[in-house]
Amino acid sequence: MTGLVIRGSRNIFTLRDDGGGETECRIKGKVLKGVEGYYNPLAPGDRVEFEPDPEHPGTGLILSLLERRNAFTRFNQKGQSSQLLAANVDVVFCVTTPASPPFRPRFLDRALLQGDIANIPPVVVCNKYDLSDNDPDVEERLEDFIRIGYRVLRVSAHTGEGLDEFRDLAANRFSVLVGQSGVGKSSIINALAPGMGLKTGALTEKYDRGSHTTTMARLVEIETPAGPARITDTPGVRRLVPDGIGPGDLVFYMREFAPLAGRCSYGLSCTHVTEPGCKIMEAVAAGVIHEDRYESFLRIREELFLKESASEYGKNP
Ligand SMILES: Nc1nc2c(ncn2[C@@H]2O[C@H](COP(=O)(O)OP(=O)(O)OP(=O)(O)O)[C@@H](O)[C@H]2O)c(=O)[nH]1
Ligand SMILES: [Zn+2]
Repeated sequence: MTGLVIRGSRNIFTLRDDGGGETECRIKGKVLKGVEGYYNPLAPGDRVEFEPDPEHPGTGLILSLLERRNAFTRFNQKGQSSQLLAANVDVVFCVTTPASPPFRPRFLDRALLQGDIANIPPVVVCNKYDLSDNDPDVEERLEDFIRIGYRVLRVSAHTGEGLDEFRDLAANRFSVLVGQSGVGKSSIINALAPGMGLKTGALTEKYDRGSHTTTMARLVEIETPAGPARITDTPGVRRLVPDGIGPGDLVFYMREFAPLAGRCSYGLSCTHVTEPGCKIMEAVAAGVIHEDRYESFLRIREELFLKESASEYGKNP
């Protein structure tokens, strides 16, 4: 039998089969081939093969992972490994707010980057837009995200503004919502669901903040006029440490930086901080790269350097 992972911790997963039934499963033999090294072996969106567990009637055993097209991950610092948030994703909704909690463009920089690293189109969702008051600082950054090639949705789970556009993007796709705690990820799903024959009860029960909360993403299916939207809601993350690239790769994954990579006088060895003839610094001065994005770039690169040296230290203690 095959099933779709709709939620899971590090070792117990809920699968939905083609008939719509749900089965709680463990991994047969404890280790799943092909996913070694991840903090958690499976995430919502994964498809697996499973069989009934003869020892625990009503539950199942996962035998293998069907090919995973892509994965939205983050670097789990505690586990020093890649943590899967969702698999087989078509679009990443990077959720932020103009206020309450405060606008966090640096979080967006990181979430957008991770989408681009995983080759999953990321979209900015500015929720609670009813609270925006056309804040010029927020508008300036939202417009800059548009300028460098991202789609930006201004929505409100409370007033319904922008939700049609969101629904259209989510229909017939697998998507994932990422954002800091309290930006309204669950509220967006709840706002889309009423009257559509959807179970949303599970969404109002808040995630357990205890031990395994970080892996408790869950996939919900919402009927829309255009077709079903399969959306994975993830628990709020405080920080996103980019996963899957080293410090030297960063310049290739930030959209407006990438065309300048290698074009500085010092080529790829340029640190873009002090060197004459640095195309990145010239672009910042010319307003082609926003100062805040440059600041994000420097911080993320520093973090990636630290991560790299930590992992080298780990290999040769
Ligand atoms: N004014 C306003 N408040 C909103 C909106 N969307 C959500 N909220 C409120 O923001 C608070 C947090 O919303 P949640 O949906 O729980 O946020 P979340 O991102 O799922 O939070 P975590 O589950 O902790 O990651 C709730 O009190 C919501 O009522 C909105 O569009 N406008
Ligand atoms: Zn440079």
